[in-house]
Amino acid sequence: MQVSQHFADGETFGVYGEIITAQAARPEKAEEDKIPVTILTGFLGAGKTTLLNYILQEQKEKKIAIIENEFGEVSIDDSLLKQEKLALAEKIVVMDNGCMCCTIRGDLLGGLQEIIDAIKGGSGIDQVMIETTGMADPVPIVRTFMSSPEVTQDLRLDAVVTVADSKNLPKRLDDTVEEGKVNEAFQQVAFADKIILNKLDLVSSEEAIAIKDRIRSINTFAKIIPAVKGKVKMSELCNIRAHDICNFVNEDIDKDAEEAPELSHGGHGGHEGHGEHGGHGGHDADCTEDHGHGGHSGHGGESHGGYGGHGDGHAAGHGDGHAAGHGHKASSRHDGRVNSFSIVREGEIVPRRLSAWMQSLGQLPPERGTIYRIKAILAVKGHPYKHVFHAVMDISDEDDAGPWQEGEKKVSKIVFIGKSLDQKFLREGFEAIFE
Ligand SMILES: Nc1nc2c(ncn2[C@@H]2O[C@H](COP(=O)(O)OP(=O)(O)OP(=O)(O)O)[C@@H](O)[C@H]2O)c(=O)[nH]1
Repeated sequence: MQVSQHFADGETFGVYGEIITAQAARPEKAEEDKIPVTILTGFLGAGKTTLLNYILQEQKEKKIAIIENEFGEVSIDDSLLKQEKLALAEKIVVMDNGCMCCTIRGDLLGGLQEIIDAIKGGSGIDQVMIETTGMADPVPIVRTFMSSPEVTQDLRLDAVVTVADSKNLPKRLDDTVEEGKVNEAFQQVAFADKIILNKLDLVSSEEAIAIKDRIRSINTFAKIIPAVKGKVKMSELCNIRAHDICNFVNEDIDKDAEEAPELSHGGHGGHEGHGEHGGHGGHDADCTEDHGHGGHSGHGGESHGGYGGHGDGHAAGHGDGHAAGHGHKASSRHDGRVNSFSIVREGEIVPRRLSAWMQSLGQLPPERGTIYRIKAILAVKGHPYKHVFHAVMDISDEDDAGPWQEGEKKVSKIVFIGKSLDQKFLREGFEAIFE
C-alpha cells in the first residue's frame, strides 16, 4: 500500500516503498481514548517476568492485561513467577505456539481481540502488556498491530520496552553468530523505544557505563532506565507514547545531544568501519518477511563527532544551509553491524524530492545496508506543520505535529538505526532533498 501526503501547494509524496500504515487505517476514535499497549522484549532471563511481577504486585493503580507466549518447558522458578502473575493480572492470554514469526498474526490478533472484548465488557483494563519471551524482535508484533484496523480501533501501540541484562548483554552483543543468522541481542536493542538496564547489582559502575554507552551506540533515541530486579516506575513503562510520532518532535534527537554535550562538535561525518558479520536470515523461508536479510559482508559507519547540536551549536554546524549530514552521536566503536546515527539540517525540503527519496529508502539495495528504524521531523516547503515520520522496518507512520511558529528555525532531524548502513550515501541522499 502506498500512501501519499498532500501539501498546501498541491504537491504530494508517497513514502518509503511498500508500506503498511496505521494512518491509512486510522479509525475514528481519538488516540487518547484507546488503551495503550506495551511490547516487552528482552533476552532470555533478562528479567521481564521479574519486572512484570513487580509491576503487578507493587503498582496496582492500573488494571493490566498480559499477553505472553510460552516456549517449551519452563523452569519451576518461572512457573511460580507466572502463577503469581496469573493471580494479579486482570487478564492473561497465553499463546503457546512454536515459531512466533510465522504464527504471530493470527495468535496475536486472537489474543488482542479477547482483551478488546473484555474491555468492552467493562473489565476496566487500562493497560495491555505483551511479553515476547523467546522472540528475536518485536517487528512481527508491531507489523500485526499497525496493519490491523480492528485492533487499532480500540488499542494503541504505546512503546517497545526492552529489558537488558547489564551483566550478560555485552557478551550477547559480542556473540559471533552463524552466517545467515541474526544476533538477537542487537535486534532487541535496536527496536526498543525504551531500555530497562536491569541487573545493575551484578556489575560495577564502570561496567554499567560501558554497557550504557554501547546501547547508546546501537540505538540513539531509546531512553535508558537503570534497574535492579525490574524495579521501575509504572510511569516509565506505560503510557509513554513512544510510538506517538507527534510526541517525538520535542524529544529524542535533541535529548541525545544534551546527554553528551562534551561530544558535540558538529561538523564532520563518520568514517567507515567494517562488520564481518553480514546479513541474517529467518528461521525458514516463510519467516523471511520479518527476519530475512541477505547475508553479506558489510561496512558500517563508525560515528565520530558530536551530535551536530541544536540551538546555537546547531546553527554553527548548519548555518550556511548546506553542510550535509553533520553532527551525530559519537559511538559505534564496537562494530558496524547495528548502529544508529542522526542528521540535523536547517532549510526546507522539496516535497517531490522527499517523495522520491523516501521511496528509494524503501528499496535500499543490500550493499547500502538494512534500515531497521527511522524517526524524522521534517520541514517541508509550503507545509505549515512539522511533518513527522516513523518507520519500523517497512512499517511506517507519518503525521503532522504542531505548526512551525513564526520566526522558528526550519530544522529537520532524522535518526536511522540499521545494520551496515552506508552513512555517506544516506547523508548525501538526505542533503539532496533540500532546496
Ligand atoms: N541479581 C539479579 N537477578 C535478577 C534481577 N532481575 C531478575 N533477576 C533474576 O534473573 C532470573 C531471570 O529473571 P526472569 O524475570 O525470569 O527473566 P525473563 O526475562 O522473564 O526470562 P525468560 O522469560 O526466561 O526470558 C531470575 O532468577 C530473577 O530472579 C536483577 O536485577 N538482579
